[in-house]
Amino acid sequence: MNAPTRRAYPHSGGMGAGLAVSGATVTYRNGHTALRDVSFAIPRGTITALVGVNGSGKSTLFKAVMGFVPVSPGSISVLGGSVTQALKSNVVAYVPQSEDVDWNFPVLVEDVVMMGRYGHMNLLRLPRRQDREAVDAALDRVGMTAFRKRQIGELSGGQKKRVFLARALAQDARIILLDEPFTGVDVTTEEAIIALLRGLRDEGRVILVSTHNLGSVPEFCDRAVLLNRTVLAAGLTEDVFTQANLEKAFGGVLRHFVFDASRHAGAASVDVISDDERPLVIYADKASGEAQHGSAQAPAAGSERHDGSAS
Ligand SMILES: Nc1ncnc2c1ncn2[C@@H]1O[C@H](COP(=O)(O)OP(=O)(O)OP(=O)(O)O)[C@@H](O)[C@H]1O
Repeated sequence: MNAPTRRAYPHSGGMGAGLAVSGATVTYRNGHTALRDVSFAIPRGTITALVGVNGSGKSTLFKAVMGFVPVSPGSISVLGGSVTQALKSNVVAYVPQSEDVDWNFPVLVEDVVMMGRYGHMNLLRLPRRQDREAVDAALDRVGMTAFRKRQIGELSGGQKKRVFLARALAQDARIILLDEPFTGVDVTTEEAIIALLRGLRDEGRVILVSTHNLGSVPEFCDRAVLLNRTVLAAGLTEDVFTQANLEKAFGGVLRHFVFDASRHAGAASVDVISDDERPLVIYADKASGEAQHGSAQAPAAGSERHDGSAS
């Protein structure tokens, strides 16, 4: 695959400088403060989950990172530089929620992906050879080459997500924000997207994913940020994804079941915590007593006797 050429980002900071949000407050024009005093930092080469109830401010945070809404007071640093510099250098890409896209808009798959190149083109937006190569490479990487001449609205939900991911790849973004990438996609597509994200992470990019699929988070996210207008917890997934933190983030919305796993080799008890269709499973290791995370595919879920305790 030919890597697309890009301008060097002038404010690359140290190797670890990814995304740093410091005391960020966002107030909309109608006076509603959607985020207050939000602080967290994520290094390059990581996948981070952004988790919180509906209305907790996840999309607002994405908008702030993209420079679409102002932060005041507080600041956001992207690869060691400002949001404005990041905007100019095209280093941030956004993969939208499906509901936010007008699928009736008549545009071909390859045109959507070419939009990722706009920031690299001059005002006339005439694609050059490197732009076409970047689009080809991006479509190839997400396995959508065969669909390039299709109208975007004709694709399945999972295919549409892959096209928008290809747009981010064509842009060669260093920071990729994904809004609910797994909603309405089947498990096979979800796994394909996760494999792709892992590859992008290993290239040193910063991946920030908002998701309600709690069970998937420990599977593929190195870090997590729990949000409810402000940061409730942030850090390594295993430190953040504790029952206490998740209950703080979701309150009564979260369904929590405790299974008696005494017949399950190696596990002392199994907690299933669910916000969505893909529950999080926490099972304690019998020998060490340490909590282990898994998804709904973990062996214990559903196969053990439910002791009836739910919180
Ligand atoms: N343009 C806007 N003007 C005023 N308030 C807004 C605007 N956009 C969002 N809000 C409000 O800000 C809060 C946070 O919304 P946001 O969309 O960031 O939440 P979210 O966590 O992404 O939610 P969801 O999980 O439902 O996508 C909500 O109370 C919402 O009503």
